[in-house]
Parts: sequence; C-alpha cells; structure tokens
Amino acid sequence: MDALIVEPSPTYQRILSRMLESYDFKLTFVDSAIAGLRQLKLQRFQIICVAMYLPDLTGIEFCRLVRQQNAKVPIFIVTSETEPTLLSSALTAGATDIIRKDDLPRLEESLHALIPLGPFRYNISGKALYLEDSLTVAKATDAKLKRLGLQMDHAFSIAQAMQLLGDNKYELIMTDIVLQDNETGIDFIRDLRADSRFAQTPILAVTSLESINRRIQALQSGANDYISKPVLDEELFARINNLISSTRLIEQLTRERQRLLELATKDHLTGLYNRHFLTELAKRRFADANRQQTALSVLVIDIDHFKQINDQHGHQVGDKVLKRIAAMLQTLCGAEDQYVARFGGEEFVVLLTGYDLQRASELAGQLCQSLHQLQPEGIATSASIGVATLAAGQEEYFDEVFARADKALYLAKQQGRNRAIAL
Ligand SMILES: Nc1nc2c(ncn2[C@@H]2O[C@H](COP(=O)(O)OP(=O)(O)OP(=O)(O)O)[C@@H](O)[C@H]2O)c(=O)[nH]1
Repeated sequence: MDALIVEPSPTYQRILSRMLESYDFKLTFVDSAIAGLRQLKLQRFQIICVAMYLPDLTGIEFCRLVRQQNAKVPIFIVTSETEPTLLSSALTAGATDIIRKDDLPRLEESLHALIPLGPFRYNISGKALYLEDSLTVAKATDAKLKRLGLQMDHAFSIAQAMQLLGDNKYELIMTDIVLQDNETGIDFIRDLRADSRFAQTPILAVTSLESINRRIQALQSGANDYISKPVLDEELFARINNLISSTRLIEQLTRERQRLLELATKDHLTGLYNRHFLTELAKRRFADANRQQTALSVLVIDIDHFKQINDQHGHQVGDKVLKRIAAMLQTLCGAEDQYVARFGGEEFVVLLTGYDLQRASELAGQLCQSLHQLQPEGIATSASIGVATLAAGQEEYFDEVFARADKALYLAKQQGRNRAIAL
C-alpha cells in the first residue's frame, strides 16, 4: 500500500512515517501541494496525509483539487489548527478526517477503520494494569488493548496501582514515566521488582520519544521493554504480544523444570525425597559437618512386618499405609535442618544436621511412638529405627555413619522391633 505525505515539517514527516510504516505503507514525501498533485498524476495512493499550511496552497485547497480527480482516496489533514470554521471547510472540501497534531492516535483509529489489523493475529487474553495520570490517554489505551484482547485497569498513582495489584492478577503492567505529585514510573518499576509477587510480570514503560535517559533508567530499574509516545498501535501490539508470550514461555519452562526436578529428586509414591537425592545431599552435609566440626545424625527407619500388611490387605492398601507414614514423617521431620527420604520399599532415612546422638535418639524414640499410634488405614503398625551420629569434631563420612545406623536398625529388629537403637 502506498501513502502520500504532503508535509513540509521534517519532524512531522518523521512522526507520520513511524506511524504509517507500522501499517506496512510505502511512503512518498513531498513538501508542497504542487509536488503532491504532480505525484498523484504519476502514481495511485491508498491514503494521503496533508498539512494544513503548505508553502504554496492550504491543505483545504489541496484537498479540493484532489477531489476533482479522485473521489475515494482517504485524505487526512494533519494540523495544529483548532479553528472550527476552518475545520468544517476542510471537511466540505472533501477531507476524510481532520487529525490534530496533539491527537495523532486518532489517525491510527481512522486507519484501523480503513485497514484490517495487520498481518499478525494475537492470541492474548487477561488483564493489564496501566499507571497513567492522564485519563484521556488511559481511555485511548484501554480501547487499543481491548482490540488486542486485554482488559485494562487504570491507576492514577503508585498507591492506587499497588492496591489494584494486591487484588488482581495482571498479565502485563504498563506505566507512564512522568507522573503527578513527584512520582515517577521508575519508582513504580523499582517497587514492583522489589516485590517477589511481581518478579515475573512483564513491565512495559511508556516514555516520550526524546527521553533516552528515562528509557535507559526504566530498563535498568527492571522494565522489560519500553514504547515511545506517540504510541503506534501496531508497535504497541507487537511489543505487548512479545512480552506476554515470552513470559508465558518462561512460566511454562519453569513449570517443566520444576516437574523434572521433582521427578529427579522425589519418590513418586510418597512425594518424599528419593534415595539418590538424599545420598547426594548427605555427602555434602557430611563434608560441611566435618569441616565445621558440627554433629550430624542419621536415622534409618524400617516398618515392621510390612510384608504381612501387603499379604493381608493387598498391595494397594500397603501403598496407602506407606503414604500415610511418609506424610507423618514429613510432618515430624520437616524442619529446615531435617531431611526425610524414602530409601526404598518400606525403608526411610532421616538426615538431621546439627543433631548429636542424644537429640537424634530422643527424636527417634518419639517417631517410634507416633508411628505405633498412627494406625494407618486402621492397621496396627510399628517401626524399628537405627540411629548413628557423626559427633562434633570427629571425622566420618555418610557411608560409614549410614552403615552404623543400618546395623543399629538390625539390632532393633533383633531385639523385638518397635524401638530405636543408637550405635
Ligand atoms: N505396597 C507396597 N509394598 C512394598 C513396596 N515396596 C516394597 N514393598 C513390600 O515390602 C515388604 C518388605 O518385606 P520384608 O523386607 O520381608 O520386611 P518386613 O515384612 O517389613 O519385615 P521386617 O522388616 O523384618 O519387619 C515386601 O513384601 C515388599 O513387597 C511398595 O512400594 N508398596
């Protein structure tokens, strides 16, 4: 599509070119009415933008001359002029619309009416929050975001924005940079990034074209992207689409990573850590304890006569019993310095960092009691526990201490089960 721009001001030539290029227009610039009319004889244009005051004619006269040849081509007069009679005579002369230079987004709205939304279709839904102190700008942006499939909440101040953020989930946060009452969008972005709840929410800063420093500051403060005013619809849509899609991709990857991590580290039946994870962790914790000369204890817990539970109640009930016992162990040994794992079958291991033999034995005694009282699935159960400790200041490694705890467990079984023995 071709657009003719009849505009003597290089600044407005630039602004219009940014706007129209985002709609894939090929642009031809001329700076006088005569040059524009000459160009129209050479080529067909799908739209014309003309300034009100040209070196040779007015935009209105230009419009009238064009209409003598071409009744259809949309002609937009772009002007700072607000005088009503001048504007109405422009419309009488055949102008499609008058666009005020301080309201260029209107041109985009008119373009949308003429041209369907560009080559891209966006698959966006949800809500955006926009911190903007001008109601007019916020309303115009709201209309744009609706076309994209996003609902918009508007806040005038950082406090209002924070309140909305507390009550809603947003796919995107947009913020103007210069706000009222000495507030800035930069402060807002910093507040957001300091709050873990919004660490992943994409932030789009809306800056003025000239303020390169503010754009840099916005990015440094944690904005993911910026867009310059006057905001072009297609650019806004593309940036929002990129931000939201990449955030969704990151969320998906994070979930996937979490799932893989769970698969690699957790036991699938009980959700406790698995043998591999606990063994690796224990090796590191033992190295730390040896270096720092602190105590570290290991409990090996084995359910008594579990085979009988399976035989009498079936394997599925056996599984439920294991899950129930695991949940209880997690509750009783879920503190920061305690790690509980299912080592296999009906055997569990607890790593207790900083626990000397006495503390570990006390805890093992309590676990024995609690497991005996639990009656999972209404079945009387008990457990035997072997306890062993790396005493503070001694040098020993996981394999040795684990072997001692396993030996203690064997003794507990031998001595009648349902007891804890420390070695
Ligand atoms: N339901 C169920 N049973 C399991 C699972 N893993 C191992 N088992 C069973 O656990 C039982 C362990 O039996 P044993 O090693 O003989 O020990 P026990 O019957 O607990 O006897 P003691 O340890 O000597 O008190 C076997 O019957 C296994 O089939 C599991 O994931 N689910």
